[in-house]
Amino acid sequence: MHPNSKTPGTPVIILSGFLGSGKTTLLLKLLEEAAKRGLRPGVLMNELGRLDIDGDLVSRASGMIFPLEKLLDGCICCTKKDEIQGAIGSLLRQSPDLLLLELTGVANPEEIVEQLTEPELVGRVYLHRVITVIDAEHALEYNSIFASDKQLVRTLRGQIAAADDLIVNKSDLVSPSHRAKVAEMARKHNTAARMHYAVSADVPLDPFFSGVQSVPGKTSVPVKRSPFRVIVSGHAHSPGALQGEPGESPASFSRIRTVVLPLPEPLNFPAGTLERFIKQWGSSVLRAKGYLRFSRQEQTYLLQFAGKRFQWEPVAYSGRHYLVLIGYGLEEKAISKEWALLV
Ligand SMILES: Nc1nc2c(ncn2[C@@H]2O[C@H](COP(=O)(O)OP(=O)(O)OP(=O)(O)O)[C@@H](O)[C@H]2O)c(=O)[nH]1
Repeated sequence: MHPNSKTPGTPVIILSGFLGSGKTTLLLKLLEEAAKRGLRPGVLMNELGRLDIDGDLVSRASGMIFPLEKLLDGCICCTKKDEIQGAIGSLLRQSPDLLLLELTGVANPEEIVEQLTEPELVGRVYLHRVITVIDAEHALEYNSIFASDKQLVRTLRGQIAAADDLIVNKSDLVSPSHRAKVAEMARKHNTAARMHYAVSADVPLDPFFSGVQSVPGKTSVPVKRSPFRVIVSGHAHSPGALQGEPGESPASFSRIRTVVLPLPEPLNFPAGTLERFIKQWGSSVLRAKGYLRFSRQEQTYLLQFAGKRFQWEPVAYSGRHYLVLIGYGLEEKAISKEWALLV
């Protein structure tokens, strides 16, 4: 995985890991560290669904200028090649010192690595690092929940196997013995990666920047947020592609689905009702994110539901309000119907 130091091109760091494991949390830390080092990264984010929550988060939280491309509604490995190459090409035209690619939670990094070696990109970029973030609280449970879904199991394993660095994140939520079991599971699939234990993806960042240098002749310390470009992929996984048999061509999605729920503004029920609504679908909902406002409140909240935990954060956000559920075998129709009754 490591480049030869003489390899030309822009270094690429891939951030991988299952839904809600802490990839965006790590991305924000890498952006801060890059700024401290006077480096200007280009960022490509890929999200499931047509809504761009993590992108908003990153632009807002980092408050920096950097080239940012977002590919929505799909998984980067399955998004049309020309879109990926177009997005990376557009980032490269802005002469970044490095590229940070955050994959969706259900992407297999190997597939994007293949894209980097396509004729359009080979020689212009090189793979510097694959970092996989593991949710220490749920990784073992996911392995058993998804045991019958070979593609998803392959994806989870692929994420671990492809990593140069494995971050066992959310260590605050598990006992040391549980954490050790997670590390043991990860080691079975990857004996070579550096293993880090972390809370909020807080790991020493020095090694990730080793050998990454500023492109000469460019002054670029980021200060304020930049305009960015969002690409919504026209590609969707067909049901057939989701049910492929082992050995079939790449399909990292498996039965993972997204449901976008329309939000009246503001919501006329309390946060607890919304939490109960999400919980009623049990373990089929793996992740939920949204920007919401409740009646009689001016404040907009960012809702994050990951690993069965809710986190509400008041945010200064004036964009569209929305809620996305991401899950495994989601009953999309039933959810939409119940939601319509509630709102
Ligand atoms: N308790 C705890 N929460 C964490 C930790 N790291 C991240 N989180 C929270 O977990 C949630 C998901 O974190 P993200 O960084 O958005 O995860 P992600 O992998 O980018 O999520 P997706 O893009 O949906 O796949 C957020 O609410 C984070 O604040 C951690 O170490 N401990």
